[in-house]
Amino acid sequence: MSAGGEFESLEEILERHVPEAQLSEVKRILFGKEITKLLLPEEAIETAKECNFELKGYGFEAAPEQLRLPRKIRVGLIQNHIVLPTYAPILDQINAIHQRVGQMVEVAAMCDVNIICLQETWSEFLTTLIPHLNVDCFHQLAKKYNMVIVSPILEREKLHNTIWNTAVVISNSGNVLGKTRKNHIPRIGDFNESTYYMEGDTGHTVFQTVFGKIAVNICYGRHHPLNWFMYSINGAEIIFNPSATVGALSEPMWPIEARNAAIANHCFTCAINRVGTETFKNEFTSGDGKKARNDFGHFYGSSYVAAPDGSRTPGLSRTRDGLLVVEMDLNLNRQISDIWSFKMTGRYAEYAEELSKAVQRDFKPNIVKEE
Ligand SMILES: NC(=O)NCCC(=O)O
Repeated sequence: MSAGGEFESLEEILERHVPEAQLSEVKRILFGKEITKLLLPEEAIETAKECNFELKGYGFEAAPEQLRLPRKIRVGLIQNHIVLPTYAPILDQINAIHQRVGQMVEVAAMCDVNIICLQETWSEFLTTLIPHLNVDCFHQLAKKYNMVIVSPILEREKLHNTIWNTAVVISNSGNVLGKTRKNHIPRIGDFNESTYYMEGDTGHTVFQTVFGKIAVNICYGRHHPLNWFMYSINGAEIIFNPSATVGALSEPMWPIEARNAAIANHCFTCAINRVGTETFKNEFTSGDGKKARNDFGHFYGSSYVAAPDGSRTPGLSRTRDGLLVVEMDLNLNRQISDIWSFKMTGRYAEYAEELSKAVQRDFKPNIVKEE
């Protein structure tokens, strides 16, 4: 248990309590085919220890093919606490969080990560105050380390002061490849985001990087299977899901949603969650009948990667900052598609026709009843 009374991870509990003889079968059924541990460089392991964050590495294998070369790449997922309290001066908060996440990106570079994704609005104040600061310092890192950086931020549009929850994709050249805006805005629990973010207008953009085609399905979008599906229809090979969500609300769904999306869409998915319990000076309620409180609940981390064959990595800690490094061969997507053929067998024209009727006001559900 951590000082805050939170336990470390489900996997750790299983490892500790399930008898050795049954553990591998329990893990196979719960987590899918066993995956390999990555040997990470000593320098990275030491630096992570010094900087007090968890560093884990895993690899998904694909079968060798006769007509295609392997397409092995490494992704990095970063989960982190806020560094200073929510009521510290904003510029101090910005500098502190930049320094922290910068350290973690450096370690990712030591581990040869090709594409890294940070958590949802990891740097939420930046563009409000200092336009493009966030992008500017990370584009230098992207270029220096030949790394694509997915950087989810709060974006303020200049003309009308519209605020969006956005992920900027910085190419390995250091240039901004584009951005995607959160397209489903939550109205649940304390996440009253519709009072400050606008629904995104960037559609289901997929970014062609030198390492593969990627998309970003921001947080609450993971509850919508069609959202994942549309990124996949546009060709995404890896879909990142940078999130910020708390235990009481969503933890039982967390291991299922991104993993199911990887299976259903023959792609890799990367679920990243914030970590820590954040407190505010003023008490608040969400009109939910609960007593006014100062904290938002526990952001439970547990970031993980899922593969199209339904296997998944263990999660990062529920309580600690962490970097998850995952090697994957993108050939696995087509290999699994060739076995299960979900894309080929989906009746999309039929769904599209029925759906176009279902969104009409005069829609009558197709139900047969006994007279
Ligand atoms: N950040 C965010 O969209 N949170 C909503 C809650 C959830 O989707 O689990």
